[in-house]
Amino acid sequence: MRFDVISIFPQLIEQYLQEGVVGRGLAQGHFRLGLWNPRDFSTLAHRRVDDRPFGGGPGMVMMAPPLLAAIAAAREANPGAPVIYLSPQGKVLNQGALQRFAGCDGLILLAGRYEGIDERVMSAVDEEWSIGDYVLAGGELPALVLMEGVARLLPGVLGHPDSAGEDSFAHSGLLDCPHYTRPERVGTQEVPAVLLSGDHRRIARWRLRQALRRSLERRPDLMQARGLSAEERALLEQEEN
Ligand SMILES: CN1CCN(c2ccccc2CNc2ccc(C(N)=O)cn2)CC1
Repeated sequence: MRFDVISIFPQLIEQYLQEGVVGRGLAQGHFRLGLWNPRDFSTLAHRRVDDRPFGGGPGMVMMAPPLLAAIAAAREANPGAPVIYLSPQGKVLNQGALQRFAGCDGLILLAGRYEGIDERVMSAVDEEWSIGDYVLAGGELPALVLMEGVARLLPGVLGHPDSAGEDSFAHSGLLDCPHYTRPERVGTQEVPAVLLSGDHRRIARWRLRQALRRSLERRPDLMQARGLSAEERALLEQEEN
C-alpha cells in the first residue's frame, strides 16, 4: 500500500505518522507514504495557492492549477491509485469502506483548506469522502483518520491480528466489550469475576453478551440493520452467570 497525501501542511501528516502502531508500520515498510505540497507546484509569487472566489463571498478558494499538478505528480508515483477528496460533502466513511480501501495497492488523498477547492479539480478526483457530519478547518485530520483506519488493516501493522477463532467485533458489527487489566482493585471497583475464572468459553460468552447489550443500548440503528442470530438472542435472555 502506498499513500500519497496532497496538503499545504505536509508536516501535520508526517508528524502524526511517527507514533504508535501506524508509525511502526511505516517505519517497517508495511506501507509507504508520499507527501505533495501544492505550494511546490505554484507558479505565482509567494508560492500562492489560493485566491478570492468568483462571484464574491467570504474566504479564499484553493486554485486548480497547483492542485491538479500535485495530483498528477502523485499519480506518477502511485499509478492506478484512486484520488480521494476529503470533504463535508462526501460519503460518510465506515469500516466497510476502510476494508475496501485496504485492498487497494495505493490511495491518493486530497486534503482541502480555506473555504474549499476550485470545482474544476473534481475532474481529477475519483471519490469524495467525509469522516462525519461536522466541519473542520482542513482535510488533514480526515485524511489521517482514513489512513490510520486503512493502515491498521494491512498485514503486519497490528501486532495482534484478531485471532482466526475469535470473531473480532469489526467483523461482527458489534460495539466492543468492556476491557480490564491490573490492578484488580481500583478504589472500590473490582474486575468481573468471570474474567479471572480462566474459563475461556465462559469468558468469550460473557464478552459477546456484553457487546450485544452495549450495541442494543447505544446503537439500536446499527443493530436494526444487523439483526441478531438465534444463539445471540438466547445468550441475551440467559440469566447472568
Ligand atoms: C469552513 N470550511 C472550511 C473548509 N471546509 C472544507 C471544504 C472542502 C474540503 C475540505 C474542507 C476542510 N474541512 C473539512 C474537511 C472534511 C470534513 C469531514 N467531515 O470529513 C470536515 N471539514 C469546509 C468548511
